[in-house]
Amino acid sequence: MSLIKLRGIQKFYGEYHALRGIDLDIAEGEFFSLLGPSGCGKTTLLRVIAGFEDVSDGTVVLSGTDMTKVSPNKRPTNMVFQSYAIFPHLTVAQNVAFGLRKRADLTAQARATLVDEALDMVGLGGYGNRAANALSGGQRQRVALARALVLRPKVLLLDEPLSALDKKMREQMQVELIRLQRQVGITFILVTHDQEEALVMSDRIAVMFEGEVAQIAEAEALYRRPVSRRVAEFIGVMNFLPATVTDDVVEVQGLGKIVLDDLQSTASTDGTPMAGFRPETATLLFPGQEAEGRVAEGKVSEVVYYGDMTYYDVLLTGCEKPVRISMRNVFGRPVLNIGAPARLAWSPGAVTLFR
Ligand SMILES: Nc1ncnc2c1ncn2[C@@H]1O[C@H](COP(=O)(O)OP(=O)(O)OP(=O)(O)O)[C@@H](O)[C@H]1O
Repeated sequence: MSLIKLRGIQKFYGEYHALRGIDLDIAEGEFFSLLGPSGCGKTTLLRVIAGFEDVSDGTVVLSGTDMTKVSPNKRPTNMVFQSYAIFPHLTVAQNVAFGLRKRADLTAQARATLVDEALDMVGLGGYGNRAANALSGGQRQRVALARALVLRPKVLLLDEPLSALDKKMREQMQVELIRLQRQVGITFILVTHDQEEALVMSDRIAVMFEGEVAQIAEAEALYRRPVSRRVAEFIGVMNFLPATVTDDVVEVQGLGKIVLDDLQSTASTDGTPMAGFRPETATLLFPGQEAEGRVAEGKVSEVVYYGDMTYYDVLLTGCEKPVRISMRNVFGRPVLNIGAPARLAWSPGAVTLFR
């Protein structure tokens, strides 16, 4: 049984149609992400699940009970916000205990135990007596998490919880959040506009555009088999080359003819047919290197060095726009420079036809 079942969710803000018929099932214990560009309705959908936002139409079923009209504090959900709204004048423990304010039934001892347990969960055991304003950004975010977890909600709703942290700290917290989620077994729903964050953390991801869900899939399926050009472009990098389909043959600009059946998959998009491939599915051949399979020729037009890997933009013969190839950097291997002739080894199986 789904823990969360959304059916036909519509949300209007006046004339503005923010959510346009969302159906979603989220299982117990799942780490689920809502991913999409700014303004696509992710936060609105999260607030609908939490009950902070009324729906214009549709139903919200939590644990088998229709909760569409139930107020937030009577739902089995708890929310962690983007701005980690902790109280700077209170201690860490007092901040976490704030999450228990509605539990008048608890003794002081029980309260203290729950707070300690929540702090242990987020790696802040022993920090209870510290002043909240003496913490780093990452530590504050953990306090906010502990405060949400102390009530042991069935569902934890996270609205861009890591967006205020620097890159290193964000990556560290991502790993910690995954571990924490596995440990406590609570269903997590994460809102993010960061595709890498969604890929790293989630069991499943819903990609949203303009109030609609475009695709729901596990990270790898989303990356390998995007249902549309828009999803493909939003998740990582994909090269697109104009294509012409005649019977069972596809003529791809720069790559040549491919038998339709050899393409990895086909996916829908509006407008003209395009062949797409990811930067890591093709290999730039170094001078003298033999290739297995098919080779396309062109010229290096840009080189972007990232330490462990390099992006090469290659203008294939007969093309107007370059394609991007990523190469893992191996110590001692020469680097191709801008303007150098380029040979590209590629495989039809890695090409997706969008039409
Ligand atoms: N209270 C409101 N009144 C009117 N319009 C709103 C309200 N809340 C949100 N919207 C509009 O609904 C759309 C979706 O907003 P929402 O916050 O859900 O987007 P989002 O995908 O979470 O974006 P972001 O990543 O920027 O937070 C936006 O165009 C926003 O301007």
